[in-house]
Amino acid sequence: MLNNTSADQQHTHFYKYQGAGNDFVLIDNRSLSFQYKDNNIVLQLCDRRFGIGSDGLMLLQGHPEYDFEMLYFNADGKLGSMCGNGGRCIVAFAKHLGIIDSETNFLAVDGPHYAKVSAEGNWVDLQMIDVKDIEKDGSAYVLNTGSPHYVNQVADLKDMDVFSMGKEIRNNPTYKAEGINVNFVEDQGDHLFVRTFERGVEDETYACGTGVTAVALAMAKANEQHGSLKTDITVLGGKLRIEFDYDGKDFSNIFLCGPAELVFEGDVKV
Ligand SMILES: N[C@@H](CCC[C@H](N)C(=O)O)C(=O)O
Repeated sequence: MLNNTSADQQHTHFYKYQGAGNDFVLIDNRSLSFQYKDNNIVLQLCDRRFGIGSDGLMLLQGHPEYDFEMLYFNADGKLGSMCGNGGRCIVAFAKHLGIIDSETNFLAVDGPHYAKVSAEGNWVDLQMIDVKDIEKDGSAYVLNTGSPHYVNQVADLKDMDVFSMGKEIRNNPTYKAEGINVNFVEDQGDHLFVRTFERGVEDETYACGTGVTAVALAMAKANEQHGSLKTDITVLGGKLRIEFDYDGKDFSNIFLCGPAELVFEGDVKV
């Protein structure tokens, strides 16, 4: 039972998913029985010591024109912008619930998304929004892939203090009010190694889907690679792949591909 003294507490069934170590609590809310009153309940459910523990929480809601709607909350309990790994996990969840089979069109905060899911249900290719604008902040790239990202190329990433450096950039006067996700990338030849400090979690996470997408696009621009591109990315929690088209100006047909696994399920009184 969570620390909630209200008399109308009820059992809520939840599912815990992870995508390359970016982990989420998911609730099938087609019945609208989970009422979001304030950020406190989500904050408690995501708490790693006093709750289930996760980087975020998603509600799968019904929608008249799409297979379902994704409502995403960061671990701080606030409604978030797009979450790429969350998007992949909710697609696996929709297949688990029998709402979809091998393909889907669903609605998220940044608009409609198409996705393909493997027959086993544990690998999802999620189409992300097209990206036009990439700005520079000093040597870093700044872009929005559904969520805002700062991309910084570094050396010796394995030994970097990502928490302290990410926190400092996220809270500098340029970004403090809106916040930003801070990605550090090291080119390893045949793949990129990426670590991310996430806004809304206010900590380093094991993976960030919109983050690795931003990194792949920024590196293509930096290295002037054009055409149909594929970028393999290693993160702390596993491997992801970004596929996209780049004509030297705009990025389109962007897919975030990777694992999405059910870890456990249970009931919680909220
Ligand atoms: N983990 C995410 C990003 C979630 C949103 C982010 N924390 C923000 O507030 O911008 C992903 O996989 O994309």
